[in-house]
Amino acid sequence: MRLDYLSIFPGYFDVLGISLLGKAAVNGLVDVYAHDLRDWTHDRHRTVDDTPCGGGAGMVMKPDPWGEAFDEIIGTEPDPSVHVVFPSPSGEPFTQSVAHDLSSVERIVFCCGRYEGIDHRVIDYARSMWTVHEVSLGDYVLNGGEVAALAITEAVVRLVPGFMGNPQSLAEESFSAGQDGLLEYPLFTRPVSWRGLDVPEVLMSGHHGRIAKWRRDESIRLTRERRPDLTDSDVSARH
Ligand SMILES: CN1CCCC[C@@H]1Cn1ccc2ccc(-c3n[nH]c(N)c3C#N)cc21
Repeated sequence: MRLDYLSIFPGYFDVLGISLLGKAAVNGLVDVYAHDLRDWTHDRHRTVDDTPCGGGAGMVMKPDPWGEAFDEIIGTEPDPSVHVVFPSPSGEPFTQSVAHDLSSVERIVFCCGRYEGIDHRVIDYARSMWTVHEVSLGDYVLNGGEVAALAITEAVVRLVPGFMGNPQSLAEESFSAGQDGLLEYPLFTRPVSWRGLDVPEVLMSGHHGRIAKWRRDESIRLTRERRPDLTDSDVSARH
């Protein structure tokens, strides 16, 4: 998998050389390339923004640098196998399902906007050439797309076959398929007693059936308390 990042702050992506992602890069599972959008400007100030047409506050990212960067980094021929991700507060929700879909893609280009956002023609042009995903991390406002691109990267790459040491751990996570859209149950490890707080006895019983039931019940309880939006009528009936 090749990952490209276009940003006026490419240093954000230095972190991708650390921890598991660094290991994936070493193992050849993932190739990471960060690009400074200003490298495709031609004025002394390396300008990437301008005032919004129609007025309004703030500045908008000019289309020209993006187009020239696309030409050099991706190419000038349409190729639907290239997936271009635009993090945006007005994007579709980024979910585990989207992460799963992207984990089987060979090439992803992240376009990280700043200011008020990117001239919309950049997104329209990208849609005419590649497979585009305009996605939002959640209902809060960030200052740009870089942090979202990092979060999306981690969510996607950890699903790439061969990346995680124990793929079984993926199967048991919240939001993964087969968990019925339930939140993960509470986790415990040794010591059994810590500052007057004990591990639930059932988890020390060695009775796998009871442990499985306790965990399911806890997942249902937590999901109903914290994320009623995740429990549809069928799921509630089944629980
Ligand atoms: C603050 N400033 C004026 C208001 C509109 C946003 C803008 C900043 N900004 C520019 C590019 C850009 C991309 C993503 C996001 C973003 N915010 N929240 C999310 N869940 C995001 C995603 N994914 C914010 C961005």
